[in-house]
Amino acid sequence: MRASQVDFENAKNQVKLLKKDPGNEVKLQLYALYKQATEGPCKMPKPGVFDFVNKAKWDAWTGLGDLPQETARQNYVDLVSSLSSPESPGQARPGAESKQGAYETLVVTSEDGITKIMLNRPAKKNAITTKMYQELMLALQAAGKDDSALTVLTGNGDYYCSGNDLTNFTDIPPGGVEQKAKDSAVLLRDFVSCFIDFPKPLIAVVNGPAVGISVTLLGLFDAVYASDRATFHTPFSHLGQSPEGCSTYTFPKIMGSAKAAEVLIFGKKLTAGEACAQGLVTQVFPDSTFQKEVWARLKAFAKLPPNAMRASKEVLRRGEREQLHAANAEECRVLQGRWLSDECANAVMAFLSRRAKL
Ligand SMILES: CCCCCCCCCCC/C=C/C(=O)SCCNC(=O)CCNC(=O)[C@H](O)C(C)(C)COP(=O)(O)OP(=O)(O)OC[C@H]1O[C@@H](n2cnc3c(N)ncnc32)[C@H](O)[C@@H]1OP(=O)(O)O
Repeated sequence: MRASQVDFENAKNQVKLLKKDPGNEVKLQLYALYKQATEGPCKMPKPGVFDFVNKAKWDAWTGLGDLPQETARQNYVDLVSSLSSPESPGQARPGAESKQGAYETLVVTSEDGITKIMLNRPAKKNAITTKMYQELMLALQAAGKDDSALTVLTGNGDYYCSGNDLTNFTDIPPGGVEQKAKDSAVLLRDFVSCFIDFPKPLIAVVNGPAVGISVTLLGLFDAVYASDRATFHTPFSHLGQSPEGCSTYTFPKIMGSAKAAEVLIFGKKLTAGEACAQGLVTQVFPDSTFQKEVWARLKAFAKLPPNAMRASKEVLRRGEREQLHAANAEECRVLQGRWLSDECANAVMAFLSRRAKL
């Protein structure tokens, strides 16, 4: 999964040959990844507010933060590969199969027996929109059935994921906020169920900070590899909300009830080292060698007999699946009420009006 300079040059040429215009958002991501790969983090002065085009480019590039140049090069190659249409198979990087170029919020690629699902809203720290929840469910369903031995979830840019996109709260349907809360609880329950029922080894490659639901879900993964730049933050009480992702079941089991309470009730942010010591993370790697070391390891895992790995996962998880579904249902029921509370409305408004951050 490591792109060479040749892959990068090929991808650069492929972009010029794309038959379909990928749209402005994708073009900005291509621009940002290209600049990051070739020049490193953005050091340009911020353009003026009326310089719309350069401001959009600057936002996209700075949104990648300190993403290592090698990772930016890989993400650029993956993104171009995902854009290559089936009518032009010659454009795809040899060996890398783009599963679904149609995703708006994800880049999904399969190579070396590994399907990689990459959250792809780096300028928004990979916050999960309603569209992204839906696309993730589709991508997981497809990955569960494809030929790959392993499935990996990771993030593009300097964040793994900043959790639920808080603008999800602003899109209120004609049925009002109660209807929105009800629909969101159904969406969330279905979303988390995809992780509970995922049939093959699922690995999180946590490339940077993780917030909210992207942290709680980690208890449902089979391995969690983290950069030493990653942090793990679940500020549910700060947001007037309550935990999800089956964390009310998995976290006490993983780290004990006292540590789980500190994280899930009081929102204690864990460093990668602390998360590893508490059992939420499998292993931490220095950021400078993170991608290289993790992908080498995953490639080796992917050569193991896939049916044996699936069978082992099934035996490990079968006994608790019922409890996990029950925890998921109860968490969604409680959250539905929380979303209608003043505490939640005030916290979301404070973020959206730029008065508060975590
Ligand atoms: C009525 C019911 C509706 C319910 C719908 C819910 C559906 C399912 C819910 C599932 C439950 C999940 C819960 C959670 O995940 S809780 C955690 C939510 N996440 C947060 O609270 C994080 C908020 N973000 C931040 O605090 C900061 O952005 C952060 C610390 C992550 C990064 O700070 P930094 O200074 O480095 O970067 P910026 O803030 O400038 O971020 C860059 C741009 O990205 C936007 N952004 C980042 N995170 C989010 C987010 N979670 N939601 C929306 N937007 C986000 C940020 O606003 C910047 O955008 P602009 O460049 O446009 O300003």
